[in-house]
Amino acid sequence: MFMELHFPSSVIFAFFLFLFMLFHIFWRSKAKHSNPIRLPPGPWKLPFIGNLHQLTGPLPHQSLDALAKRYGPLMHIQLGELSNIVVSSAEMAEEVMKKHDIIFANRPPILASKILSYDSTGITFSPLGDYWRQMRKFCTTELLSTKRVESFRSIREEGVSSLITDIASNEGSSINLSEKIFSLIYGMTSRAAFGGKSKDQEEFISVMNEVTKLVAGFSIADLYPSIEVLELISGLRPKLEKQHKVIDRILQSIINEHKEKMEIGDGEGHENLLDVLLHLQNKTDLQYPITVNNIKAVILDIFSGGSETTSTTLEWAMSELLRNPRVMQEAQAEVRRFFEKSGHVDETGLHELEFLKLVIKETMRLHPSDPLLLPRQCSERCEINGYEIPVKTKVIVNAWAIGRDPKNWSEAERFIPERFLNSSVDYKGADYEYIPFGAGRRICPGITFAIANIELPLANLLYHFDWKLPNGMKLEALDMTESFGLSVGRKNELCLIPNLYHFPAS
Ligand code: HEM
Repeated sequence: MFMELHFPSSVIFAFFLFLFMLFHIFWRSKAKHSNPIRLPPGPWKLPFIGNLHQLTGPLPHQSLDALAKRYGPLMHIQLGELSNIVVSSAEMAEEVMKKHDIIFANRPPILASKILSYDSTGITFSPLGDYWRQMRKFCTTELLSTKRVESFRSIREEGVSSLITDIASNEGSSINLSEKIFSLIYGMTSRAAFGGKSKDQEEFISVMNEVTKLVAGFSIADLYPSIEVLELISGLRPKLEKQHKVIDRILQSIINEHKEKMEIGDGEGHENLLDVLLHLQNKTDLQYPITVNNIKAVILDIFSGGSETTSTTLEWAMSELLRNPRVMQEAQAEVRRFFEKSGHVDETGLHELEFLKLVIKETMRLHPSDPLLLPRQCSERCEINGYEIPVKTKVIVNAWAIGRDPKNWSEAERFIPERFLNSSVDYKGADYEYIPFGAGRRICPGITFAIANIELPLANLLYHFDWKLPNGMKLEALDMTESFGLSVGRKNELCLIPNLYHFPAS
């Protein structure tokens, strides 16, 4: 989770920075002489800001990759007050996420998660410890298990079917596919989380959209945690608090409604995630009792962790297919053969679509939606490759760079799904050259949920339509520029012309 920097523009702030800079130069030169440690190599650091100036470009994962090519796959950089190591090779990722996993399985504190996630009590940002273990276990066994994901099948089928009807009604004219994909994924996530549709849910989705924009970046306050006043003068704290109030009100209203239904026995059983969580709350043998706020934090994790990541992956898959007509043709041929044989365009037997799976894998190699994974923090001093990693060092794993490393991938920049054919390399955290979902204790618990939400829509988009670029645009002209945010999506939305495919008469 990297960031655009939100700098306040006031004169007071500039003055304040200057004073702090002087203090910092003095403090660092003292610290340097009194305690020399062998940090991994890295670029030269400026006083006060460290290497921030080297990351001000729009795509930090690419800037970090360029630096790592000069300084190596284990690199030290200073961002404001924070000492960071940047991991840019499969070998170093294995050191951090396997050999020393327990030491690096913490998350650094972040203002946004503290305020929005009820003092970081969701799963994503809660510190490594028994509370996180308990909540993570519920997440993997109750909320996001294969069985639970299967139970959401009708939600996916209904969502996809109305998407297809909607697109078909615009046949022949240019549609904003990005927008449609985002609303499909948000809609399906919302129904899985809360059950049927409601006004509250619509409001919740629109606020979550706002929040995503607000937290898409590092805040200056997180980079200088010792200067607490930055939270206020940067404006971030007040903005987050305002959003938090809105989210809390909506979630409370949804929870009240669910509780009322459960009391009168009108619940939908354990069909939606909120009901599952409310039932878990009643368990008597919990090491940590679950509060209503904990439930809200977990629901927020599911939205923030699962929606944009999934929709950007789907959006990139369509973009790459468009640019690679040979691959598009093969994927469409497989999907069409399959659906025509089975006679129904739903999830039955969808796992048999081997080529589609390769397409999704290859998309996530080139476009991991969290290119820098989520930040980790070192919880005790440790040594890697003869270098010392001090306690509290932040760890940035550049999954984007690793997935394009020519040492592991031939023709690394090209979209070639067949590279995964007859290969055991998978995204489940055992192959460190391919880690779009992370690895180790903190690996994404939502893999099954995500893949289900990608496969069915993608298969349907390929089955029902042939796609063209608008205004006679050539395929090579399709802009693939990335935009850094909570997830790395397309800078420009994907607009395409759908043409309905008709079943050949038998
Ligand atoms: C294509 C879709 C997705 C991608 C690429 C993705 C990627 C990731 C990554 C890279 C991490 C950090 C792993 C690490 O630190 O090693 C993560 C964590 C997480 N993801 Fe996902 N994710 C996706 C979908 C989902 C979905 C659908 C959900 C839930 C419905 C979800 C929930 C979470 C949670 C709760 C965590 C935090 C785990 C922890 O800290 O213990 N993700 N995800």
